[in-house]
Amino acid sequence: METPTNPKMRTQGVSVFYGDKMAIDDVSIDIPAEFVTAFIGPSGCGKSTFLRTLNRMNDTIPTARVEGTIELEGEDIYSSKMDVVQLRARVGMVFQKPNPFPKSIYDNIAYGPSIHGLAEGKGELDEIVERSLQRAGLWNEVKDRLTESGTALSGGQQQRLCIARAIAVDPEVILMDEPCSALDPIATAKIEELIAELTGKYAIVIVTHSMQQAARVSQRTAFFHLGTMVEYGPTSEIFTNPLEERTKDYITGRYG
Ligand SMILES: Nc1ncnc2c1ncn2[C@@H]1O[C@H](COP(=O)(O)OP(=O)(O)OP(=O)(O)O)[C@@H](O)[C@H]1O
Repeated sequence: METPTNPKMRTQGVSVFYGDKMAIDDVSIDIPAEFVTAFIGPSGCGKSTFLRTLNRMNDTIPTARVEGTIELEGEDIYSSKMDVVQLRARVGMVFQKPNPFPKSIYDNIAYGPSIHGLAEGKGELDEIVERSLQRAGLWNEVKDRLTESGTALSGGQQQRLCIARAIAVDPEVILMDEPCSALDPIATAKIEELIAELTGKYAIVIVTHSMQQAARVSQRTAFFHLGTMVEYGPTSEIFTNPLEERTKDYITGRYG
């Protein structure tokens, strides 16, 4: 397997437990800066659990415990010196169900840059809001209704708003946990186009149930099964020429 030219994140020997139950067993992976990495595998194999370790979202689950090391640009993200609020700005997250704040479209985007002190004044904040919405492919649809509630948008628009919100704080990595699972095919296609446009600008990691989606949007794929990462490599190779029998069985639809 070709090694990534520029690993943005690196995990070594990562295991995750919920109480006594092991959900992820000894996963080591380099997340390249320049690509989209897809995590695939049958339901319950631990994809979301592992994704959440990458910005310490598991910290919010009282029974969850993470072992091993996870680095962002060489910095240990589980170190006591790491500011978790900063970390989650650097490693943003988009969830399965769009979750805009019950605030205006403008405020949904402006909130993060404001609390992180990224804008000097209203003018600069306006620019960040416009740029983020442009990047998320939503500006033309919302530019005349920025004061309306984010929750009044369609599901697909809400999800693009959530992506714009992540972009607004200038992240290095964007984690997406099944971002299209609540969307219809047209909204899904728009999100996939957006992921293609964002490729290379941010390291993107996407958990998806859809192998077609993984094949369409990613350049690297990791296949998970029963808490282990069975295989990781260029997406084209995982789908056409997997090394492991278990990967072959999954991609040919024998289980999952
Ligand atoms: N908050 C939690 N508390 C206890 N166990 C959990 C918790 N979240 C997940 N698990 C367990 O950890 C294992 C992995 O779950 P996880 O949701 O990470 O898998 P997944 O591959 O993302 O599944 P799916 O594709 O169905 O979302 C499962 O056995 C699940 O029941």
